[in-house]
Amino acid sequence: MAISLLTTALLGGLAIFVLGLSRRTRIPKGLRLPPGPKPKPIIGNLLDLPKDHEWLMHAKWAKQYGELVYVNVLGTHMAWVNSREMAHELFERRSSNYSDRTTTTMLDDLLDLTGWLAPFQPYTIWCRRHRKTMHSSFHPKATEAYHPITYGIEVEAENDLYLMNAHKVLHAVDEAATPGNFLVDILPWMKYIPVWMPGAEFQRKAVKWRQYAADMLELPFREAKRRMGEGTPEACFVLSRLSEIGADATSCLDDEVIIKNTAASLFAGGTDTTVNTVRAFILAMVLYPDVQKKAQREIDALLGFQRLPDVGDMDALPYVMAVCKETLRWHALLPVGVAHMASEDDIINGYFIPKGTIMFGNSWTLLRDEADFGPNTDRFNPERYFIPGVRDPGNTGAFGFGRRICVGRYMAMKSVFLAIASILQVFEISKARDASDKEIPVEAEFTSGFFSFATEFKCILRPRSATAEELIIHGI
Ligand code: HEM
Repeated sequence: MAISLLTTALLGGLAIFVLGLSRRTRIPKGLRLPPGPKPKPIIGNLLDLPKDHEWLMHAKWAKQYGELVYVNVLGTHMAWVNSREMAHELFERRSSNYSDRTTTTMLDDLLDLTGWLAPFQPYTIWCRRHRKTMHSSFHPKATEAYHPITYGIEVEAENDLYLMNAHKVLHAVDEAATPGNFLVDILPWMKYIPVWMPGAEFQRKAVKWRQYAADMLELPFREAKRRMGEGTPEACFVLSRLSEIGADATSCLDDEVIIKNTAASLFAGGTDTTVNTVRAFILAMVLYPDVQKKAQREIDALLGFQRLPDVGDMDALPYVMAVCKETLRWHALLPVGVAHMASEDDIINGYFIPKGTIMFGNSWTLLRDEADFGPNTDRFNPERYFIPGVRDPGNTGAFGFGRRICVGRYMAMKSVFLAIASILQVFEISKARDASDKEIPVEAEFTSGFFSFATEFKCILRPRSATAEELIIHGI
């Protein structure tokens, strides 16, 4: 009975939805939509969307159709921006029109994330106030003076409650933000289906995930404030921002809410991104042992095993910096970034971009462009950064684009450098061996979805010497 109710509801909704689709987008005379795979009636390009390894299909489309590719999925306009020049034109020069975000029923109505989680906020004054607050602690000068930490709470070596919870939220976001994962995003009325209804698994997931998100937003902030109240806070983002509004007679009531939201956004934005960048680096070192040796020679010459590297060593370790850049470039952690959205109709090179088009900056493809990064961009090759004119991946899509570019990028580069340089200094990374002492082969494989990180692989991290071992024990 209950299932048939759900089925009837689904079919009814689908019929209304299909009727809605039959209203076609009005394209102004003399213009056309950008090129792309041929759509089918009603469903459009639904079946053309890749199910996995999306970046390969997006790169193929870029080759076939050019710098702007358009698809229509069940009435939703989507476009992929495939060249640096086009990305600059749309996301930078026309940023007033391309800084908004699209949302899904899952992210917005069911998980309640888009009001506070910065990467998903629509581009309103509320969002700009959040970006301003984050920028004040994460711009290059601020990260020079101190290394901003969010809550000033020491992370537990194992099973850290806050980190584990943030990880769960990011996992939920990964699933919820991947287009096509939930039918409720296509048929929004399904959000009214009750949680207990058989078949309403998405509702049960949403209840669980909303709780994780609420815990991530509230718990560490409450703890940081408690420490402030007790007079034992560590210098951190929350402390400095709260002290600032405390001393400012013109501060508004919702300033504290913005600090809470931005702290959680920074925490969410900074955890899995940095960890998975380091994971890709370890994979690269297993596959490219010569790069590892060369980087270690550079660190040995500067530091030996005297002390662990710090950010002051970045300029003196150009090859290690090149390894960091190459890690960002080799496989973009967010292959099409976080989608932007066109706020109004627009025209570019005779193509019509309808209001509401979801705009993907195709970072993965941009970061493989041989015109910008030299030959053999499939290879992990830090030497390319010593060729004059080769670009910095950080300014070419690895951290996104325009007014929504990653707020934590300067801090991220420092954290990635510290992790990579320290690991290289003290560990030898190599392939693992099986019972008969044969090397276990490793492939460069990456997960599909919103975040794309190295899939599980086996390797060995061995201290490079007894002194290295000492440094590891006393360095952490
Ligand atoms: C290697 C590590 C990182 C990578 C690859 C990365 C990448 C990105 C990308 C691609 C975006 C979307 C930009 C766009 O919409 O065009 C983004 C947004 C964002 N990142 Fe990062 N990120 C990293 C580290 C961090 C860190 C360490 C923080 C915080 C300390 C952070 C905080 C944020 C925030 C708050 C946003 C949302 C900005 C907005 O929507 O206005 N990220 N990041």
